[in-house]
Amino acid sequence: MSVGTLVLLRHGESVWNAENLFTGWVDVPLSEKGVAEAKRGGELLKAAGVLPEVLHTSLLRRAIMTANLALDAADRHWIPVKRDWRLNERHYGALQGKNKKQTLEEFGEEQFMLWRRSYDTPPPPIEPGTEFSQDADPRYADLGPDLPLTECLLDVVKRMIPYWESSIVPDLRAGKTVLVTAHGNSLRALVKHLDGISDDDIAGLNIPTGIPLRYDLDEALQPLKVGGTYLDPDAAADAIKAVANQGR
Ligand SMILES: O=C(O)[C@@H](CO)OP(=O)(O)O
Repeated sequence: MSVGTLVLLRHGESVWNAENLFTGWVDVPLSEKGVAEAKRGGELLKAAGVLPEVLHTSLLRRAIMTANLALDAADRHWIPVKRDWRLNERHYGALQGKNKKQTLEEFGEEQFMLWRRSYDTPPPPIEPGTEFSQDADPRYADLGPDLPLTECLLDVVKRMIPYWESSIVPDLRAGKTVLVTAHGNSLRALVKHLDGISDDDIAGLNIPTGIPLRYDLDEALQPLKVGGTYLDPDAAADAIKAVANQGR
């Protein structure tokens, strides 16, 4: 049985991306630039003839809005949608709301990169009841003890892969073109899994905002091309460098 096409789309630039703030689970909107990126992402899908038949998104508005705008631009606004917290951005713990440049200056390059890109070192946990915590957020009311107070990328892999297996894989196995609209670090976790990237090498992988990344998968759900294909490779290369240099 053939499997379908997977398209990964990181949300367009958010207002906190623009201000260089650690975001995580804080539910900030798209910036004007992010809105334009999302629409262009949809135009790229349409031009390439990659037409999603089902959408999976996180519970955060920057991913939801990106999907709406992109699908509208591709005339696919009507497809079925599944949303799940397991596609949310990595919870950034006590760093949520903090400026990346100031954090780099305060804690130094090594600690900054450990928090930002190491595989298994989470930032300090967020204190429940504080401005940028999610403990009172009704959308996570059913999570109970699963509600994270901080996460490293390994934690994201552990909570995201069960959703991949239970919800996304069946859509692919049904031969569908599947759009997953999510976040820098939740998509890094998925790409790590798909491409078999090592725990060390994943530190060097960054995902740009708003540019669809297409994966064609074989029957074992292995990518036919490692790393997939960005629908605008030149723009992706520039944007990847910019994400890597955040904080500087
Ligand atoms: O702030 C965040 O939540 C993420 C994504 O924007 O940042 P980083 O790329 O530094 O992990």
